[in-house]
Amino acid sequence: AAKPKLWYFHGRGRMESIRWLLAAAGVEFEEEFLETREQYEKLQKDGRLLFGQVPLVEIDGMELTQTRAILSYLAAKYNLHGKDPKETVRIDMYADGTLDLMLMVALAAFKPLEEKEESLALVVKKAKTRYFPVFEKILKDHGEDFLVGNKFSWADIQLLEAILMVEELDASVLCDFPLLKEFKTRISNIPTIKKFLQPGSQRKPPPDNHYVEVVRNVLQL
Ligand SMILES: CCCCC[C@H]1O[C@@H](O)C[C@@H]1SC[C@H](NC(=O)CC[C@H](N)C(=O)O)C(=O)NCC(=O)O
Repeated sequence: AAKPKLWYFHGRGRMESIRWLLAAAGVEFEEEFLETREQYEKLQKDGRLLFGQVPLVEIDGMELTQTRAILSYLAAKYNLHGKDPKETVRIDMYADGTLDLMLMVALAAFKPLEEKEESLALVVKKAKTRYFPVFEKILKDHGEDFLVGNKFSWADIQLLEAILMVEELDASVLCDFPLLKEFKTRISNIPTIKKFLQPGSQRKPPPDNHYVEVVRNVLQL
């Protein structure tokens, strides 16, 4: 079967969680990087962007947009969603929480410098006071290796991605969360994830000024 093809900028943004899920599932994928306004306008003209937006993922003969919809489809397809609706809704809740946190980081890149620093400090504060305490408690109460049903799921992948992203902002952020520290080590050592964390993988670096300029230019923000 043809490999999934991802259409997005050469950066994290909203596509990074999709890259993580595919990589964790051991699925090879291709990428088309948007560098020019013309590329974006062609995708629009060709009717490939449902609401005129990227991420776009070509998979199974479909052209998928809307990040959450794509992630849900991939989680179900690669057996990384729950075994029943009650497990699936927990996975969705946990994943949505990490997506909210990570989107704050993605959007901060587009703010003026002083606002950006303030936004990123708020991300660390929210991680420490709102998000990480919740996941620490889940791991404590659940008493298992994974967040849901003691089976590796999409929620575990999202949480690891979010932990690493916040640690890039504050390396000591897990100092009060011993179970999250163990979780990070455990999930990082899953072979497919371990490979994705090695240099040379399709994992993207934190947003830099070049990325922001390209996105602004392509989207005419
Ligand atoms: C000021 C913030 C700019 C953010 C720009 C992009 O970088 C990412 O971090 C977020 C976005 S991604 C690019 C943006 N896509 C979305 O907003 C998708 C939203 C959708 N709900 C999803 O989840 O996929 C885009 O195509 N916009 C064109 C435009 O709506 O006309």
